[in-house]
Amino acid sequence: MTQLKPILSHLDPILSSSTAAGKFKTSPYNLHRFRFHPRLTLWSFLFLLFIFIFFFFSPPSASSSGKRRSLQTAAFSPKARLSYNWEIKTRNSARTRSGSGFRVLVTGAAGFVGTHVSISLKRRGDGVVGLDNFNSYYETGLKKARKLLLEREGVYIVEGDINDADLLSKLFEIVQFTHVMHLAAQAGVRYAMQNPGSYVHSNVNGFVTLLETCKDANPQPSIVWASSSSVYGLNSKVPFSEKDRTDQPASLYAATKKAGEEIAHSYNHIYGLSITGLRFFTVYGPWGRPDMAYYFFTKDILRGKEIKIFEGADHSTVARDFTYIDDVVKGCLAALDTAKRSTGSGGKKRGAAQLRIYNLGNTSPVPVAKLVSILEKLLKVKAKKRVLQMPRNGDVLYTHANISLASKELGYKPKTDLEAGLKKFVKWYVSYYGSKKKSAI
Ligand SMILES: O=C(O)[C@H]1O[C@H](OP(=O)(O)OP(=O)(O)OC[C@H]2O[C@@H](n3ccc(=O)[nH]c3=O)[C@H](O)[C@@H]2O)[C@H](O)[C@@H](O)[C@H]1O
Repeated sequence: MTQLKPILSHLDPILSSSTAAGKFKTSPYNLHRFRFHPRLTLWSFLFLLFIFIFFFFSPPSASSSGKRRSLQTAAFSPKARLSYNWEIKTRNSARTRSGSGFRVLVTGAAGFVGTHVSISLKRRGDGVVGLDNFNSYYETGLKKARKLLLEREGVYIVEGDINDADLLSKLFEIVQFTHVMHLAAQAGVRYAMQNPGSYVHSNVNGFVTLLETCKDANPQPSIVWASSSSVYGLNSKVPFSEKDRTDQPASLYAATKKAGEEIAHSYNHIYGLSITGLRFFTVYGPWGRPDMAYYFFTKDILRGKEIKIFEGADHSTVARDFTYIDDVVKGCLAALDTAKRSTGSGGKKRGAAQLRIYNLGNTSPVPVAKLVSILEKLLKVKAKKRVLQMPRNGDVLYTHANISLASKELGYKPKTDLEAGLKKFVKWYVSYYGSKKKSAI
């Protein structure tokens, strides 16, 4: 239905003129005039026929090509909700401030990390085009609010899915992207038990569809994408190093991210795509994800609702290497800046290409119980806590990043401790929900 919007808006003047014609016909005065002027009726008919033939059979002129192509793309891209002049907006959004700037396609741009990365890229002068399907995994209102934020910064988001191969190739036709920052994914560890198909759809199928487009592009872009700390799974050697084993995923989410890393390897090997995977460690901060513990704990503490705090066997601590969004964004930009060019073009490899993986963590794990006590202090509300043994839901007990590789090669240096980061989050949360009386999730 929504894809018809551009078509209907295109036809609006015609629809309104036919309404006028309707009025004209029903007027006794005009009926009278028609009856007594058959030649006028004939000429009117021929005139309308001429207009019809002119519009439907003439080649697109320079000024109308944007509109005509929009109609075509709307037809070949049934999953995309494309606005009337989306191609023009896409082109403008991809414009760089200087000749040396990147043109970056950010998938998942209305997501948490996607929003922050897009804004940072745009502010430093790069061209940024967002792509997001605005799915309802969590409140779409938050995604729309992020979209507004991005629009104010000059970043346009195309509303479509990474599984839509036609839309992707159309985007590469409109803009010669130098880089792809691939952040669109089905996130969340525990939700994988409820909706396993969505993980395969986005994290495996969607990734392959995107890589297919990238390998066919000429020039091929360099790709940076979001893997996850969850690939370390049941690995018990800490801190987690990129050299450690990642063949024991504890959740389907982790398994699909690990699959992504292997898929990246094969596209790099066969087609010469330059690919960098970033293993994010429990990223948090303003404009974050409502499905994450720090976010819904805040909501529940404020509402006086009980929160569940997981612990391991024999009351062992469950802890995370919580990483603040601004630090992760710096890591993402550094990965883009140091990415070498892909070597292939049009689906053919011309030489070996770069393939990298980095941990982006904070290197200081914090127990979940401590996270809760920080929130209590910041919110000035005592939480209703229930401590229970971690259910078998895909969660792991502990994460801790070794970041020496990222620090050496990307200059990555996280600066924000959990208390400072949560302070910024809580400030944002209260201003976002407090003033607007919205509810999370
Ligand atoms: O680094 C990653 O790769 C992943 O990070 C994030 O996963 P997690 O580290 O599991 O974060 P999150 O759900 O906030 O749970 C935090 C802690 O709270 C505990 N937890 C959770 C829920 C609850 O009710 N009680 C509880 O104690 C829970 O046991 C855990 O110890 C992303 O969601 C994921 O998409 C992925 O990016």
